Amino acid sequence: MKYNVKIGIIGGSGLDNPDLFKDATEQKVITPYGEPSDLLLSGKLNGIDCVLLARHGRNHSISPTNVNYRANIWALKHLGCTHIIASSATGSLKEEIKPGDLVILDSFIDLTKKRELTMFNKDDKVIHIPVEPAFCSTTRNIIIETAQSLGIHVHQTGTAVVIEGPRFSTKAESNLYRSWNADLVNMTLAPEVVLAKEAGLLYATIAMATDYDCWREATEKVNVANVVKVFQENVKKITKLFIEVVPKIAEKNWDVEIDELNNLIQESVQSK
Ligand SMILES: CSC[C@H]1O[C@H](OP(=O)(O)O)[C@H](O)[C@@H]1O
Ligand SMILES: Nc1ncnc2[nH]cnc12
Repeated sequence: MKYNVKIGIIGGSGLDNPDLFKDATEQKVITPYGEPSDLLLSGKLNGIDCVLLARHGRNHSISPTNVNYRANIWALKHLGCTHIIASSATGSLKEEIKPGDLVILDSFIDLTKKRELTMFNKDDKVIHIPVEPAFCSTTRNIIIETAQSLGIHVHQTGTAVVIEGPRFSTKAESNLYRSWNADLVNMTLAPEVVLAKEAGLLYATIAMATDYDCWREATEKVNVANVVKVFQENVKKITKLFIEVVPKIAEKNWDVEIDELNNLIQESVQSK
């Protein structure tokens, strides 16, 4: 049985312009926060309504700091999305998370410095949203089960440190994140995951480790070329996972999860 879901797909580095839909329609969406990163592409993926948005624009012209995360999330909500599944290229902070591996993130540490952190500072509402669990556990479980059924190895949990960028980290920084027992480092997860929650969207990220950042002596240090190369070598795997996860999500009735999220948002508003 198919329920009324629409899935927003935010394509990160390496998945900026994937040819996922057969008959796609492009739409420009203007939001109260300005313009999203690009036109939004609506179409069916494996029979399910989806909307695709390139996080950095389809030509990868927007830096992590300048991504209009609020406009992106607002636009996906406006087009009727119930879920977002995002991709992210990330640096591995652990030996056992190898370049090319996929990680279904379950937490993050936000070290960003220059970003709009809430959807709610446009009017007179103040909202303090509890973010834990940061990602939708049910969506994450479906992604994990789907990966297992396809024989795709995924790490079932992972904490990502989110840095401001656009520069990569120093060895001292990388080792500091390792000492925190973090698994991955990227530049875009925050505030995207939090804004999705504020917008009432069920959000999960499939992260791909593309490099060992710069802490591992025996390995080439991270640079754009090796990130792109490793992502392209593994792009079929992550694309396959997206294609197969989408109908699995549509098999479930999400009324309970959506109601819970909407209640959480209502309860989190301080000023009325
Ligand atoms: C191209 S290397 C750095 C860049 O890659 C990741 O992007 P995304 O999360 O959108 O896949 C990382 O966060 C940086 O923005
Ligand atoms: N090492 C790294 N640091 C930050 N963002 C990344 N994206 C891919 N690899 C990364």
